[in-house]
Amino acid sequence: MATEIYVIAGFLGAGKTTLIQKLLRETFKKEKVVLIENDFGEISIDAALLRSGGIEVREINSGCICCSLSGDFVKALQELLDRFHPDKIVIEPSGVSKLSDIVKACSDPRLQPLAEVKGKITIVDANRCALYLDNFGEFFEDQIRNAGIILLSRTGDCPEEIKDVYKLIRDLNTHASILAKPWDQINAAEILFPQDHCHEHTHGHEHIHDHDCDHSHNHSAEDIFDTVTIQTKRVFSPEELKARVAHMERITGGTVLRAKGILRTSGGYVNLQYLPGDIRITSCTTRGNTLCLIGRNLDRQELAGLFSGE
Ligand SMILES: Nc1nc2c(ncn2[C@@H]2O[C@H](COP(=O)(O)OP(=O)(O)OP(=O)(O)O)[C@@H](O)[C@H]2O)c(=O)[nH]1
Repeated sequence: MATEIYVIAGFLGAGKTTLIQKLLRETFKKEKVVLIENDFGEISIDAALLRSGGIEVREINSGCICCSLSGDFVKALQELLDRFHPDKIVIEPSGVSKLSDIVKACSDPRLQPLAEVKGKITIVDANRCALYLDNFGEFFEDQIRNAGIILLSRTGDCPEEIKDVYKLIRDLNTHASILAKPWDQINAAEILFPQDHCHEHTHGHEHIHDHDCDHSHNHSAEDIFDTVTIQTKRVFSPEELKARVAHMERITGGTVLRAKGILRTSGGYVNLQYLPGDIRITSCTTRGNTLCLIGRNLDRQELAGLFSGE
């Protein structure tokens, strides 16, 4: 039987890793799964966190999956299939990838007898959908247009705006199932196989819209977004770390759109997750000393000074 490929797309911080953890817990727990992580930093924070759950994780950390590997992506997938014979391959592209590129690469005829794209799921942060469409439409629209299933996240933060978000999505994609239920009230199987769109899953790989992968988009992603990876020996108190992250919002050099890291504090290791206006610092068992940031016009030195300096 062909290995099923599930692509979990979504803009920065939408909830891709959170959904993958839910899929692994609830639906794929008895299956042999290989996860392909295409994180934006030099070091994949998501891979480190997911690997600690005992899953086989492959990392691709330099730019967009299909461009960084270009022709080799198919080869890499073939090797994975040969080596692990997985039941499922789950791909988490970086938040600034285009879903059409990933699906196109995965639908290469050479892979067809071995593997097949079964799910194209895009997570849309309901709270930030309009903002991201306005500012980063080139990437975000592609993720919405090419999805078979669209799952809203953070619906609890803006319940009265869900109708508007639904309309924004429908204007771009008339065929996808749109799921707006809170995630704790929905089983992962319902997300992968929504009742009303079984057909979509069977033939999900046929709906590829948009452009060819001509490598120009990879450069444009890198032109538009900066990534900064900071490795620090500093051991902050949790309060001080939070204060520095808050200060990050006020620095003069550019805008941080997403930050995440595993850092050591005086209270133990923590998982730091940041989106504008939303800082979360939780203790974690995975060790690390790295913070990855993505944004616009970032000043590396200023940021490194903030997290490494006194
Ligand atoms: N309130 C709320 N928080 C969420 C939801 N989904 C994810 N989060 C939180 O948002 C942060 C980012 O979630 P991730 O799952 O890492 O998002 P991602 O899409 O993998 O992020 P990238 O690193 O940009 O690829 C984490 O702190 C999550 O706990 C949601 O539905 N509601």
